[in-house]
Amino acid sequence: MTKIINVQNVTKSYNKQIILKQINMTVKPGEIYGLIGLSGSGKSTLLRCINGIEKFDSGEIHIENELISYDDSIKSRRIKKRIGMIFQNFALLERKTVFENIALPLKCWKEEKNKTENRVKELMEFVGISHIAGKRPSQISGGQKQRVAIARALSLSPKILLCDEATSALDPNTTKSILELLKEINRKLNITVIIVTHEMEVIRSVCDKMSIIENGEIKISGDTQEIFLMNPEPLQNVTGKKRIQLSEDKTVLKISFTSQEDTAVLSYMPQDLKTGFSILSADIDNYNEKTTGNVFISFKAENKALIMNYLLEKKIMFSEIFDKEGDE
Ligand SMILES: Nc1ncnc2c1ncn2[C@@H]1O[C@H](COP(=O)(O)OP(=O)(O)OP(=O)(O)O)[C@@H](O)[C@H]1O
Repeated sequence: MTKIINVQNVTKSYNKQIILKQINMTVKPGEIYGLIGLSGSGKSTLLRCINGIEKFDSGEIHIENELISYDDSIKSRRIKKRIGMIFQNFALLERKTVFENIALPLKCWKEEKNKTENRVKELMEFVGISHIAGKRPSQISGGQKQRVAIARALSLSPKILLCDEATSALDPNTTKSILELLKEINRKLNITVIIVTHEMEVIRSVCDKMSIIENGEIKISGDTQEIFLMNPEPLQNVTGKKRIQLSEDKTVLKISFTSQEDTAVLSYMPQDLKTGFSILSADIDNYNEKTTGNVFISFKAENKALIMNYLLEKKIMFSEIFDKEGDE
């Protein structure tokens, strides 16, 4: 199976307003896939369509090669069972304990009491919340609440986990720990993860592939690292980083690094060439544990050949640009 989720030409409107326009999106098994877009762009609506809880006007969605539908037939429930979902507001029941919240889906599916108990214990241990089994949601932290929600979403052993702004209500450190947990779920349990967010760093740090959605349309899809390196217009629209003009007697290069060693070349260059340059902006990051990023440098146009030859010789990726990406 090459696609675990296959969204084909999905269009959806609310009250005659088109919310999703001809959406095409495919996710391979085992991927962590990011869907990013500004508020109101249609991310949550698309997730709900994939989850089978929202009807759409036209198009098709296949989960593991099976067409999803909205009836309550056994087949449709079976497909939906393969998908777990977590939300920004955790959606836990206050009158139930942590243990009972996690057990809910198993109860709905009429799982035996013994099996339910074992499964809940196993999940609580996996997500690190065994010590709060008897507490109610109001007695635990935001990060712990999301762990409860994750355990509940995993209770029926889904193949796919949909995360709708799952870290948006959390502080940066808690966000990091929840993202680590999602990675672990992906690797250890072989669950395909879709992350919907408006937070760039979430996508950059964990997603292999991504799509950018703008006003209900997918503007670009592909490898996360490549998209961030290219910084295409749809990404600029989300990040707010726009292009600005530069003076004509200067040459500007966008130097793309794909390893830590690459970055050292820039520091030796002025000494080796006996010529200087200015750094206009630098954006070095750890994408999925790899050091990558772009540095924009500017120098006198007369040194162009010298500097370009040097970078070629050192096998550093670069491109000449005529306007620069930066904060407006
Ligand atoms: N039940 C509904 N009835 C009418 N309009 C809706 C409904 N749900 C969503 N919309 C509209 O659809 C558009 C897309 O909403 P959606 O929640 O999918 O966007 P989003 O990208 O997830 O935004 P956010 O990040 O703010 O949650 C918005 O204009 C929203 O007002």
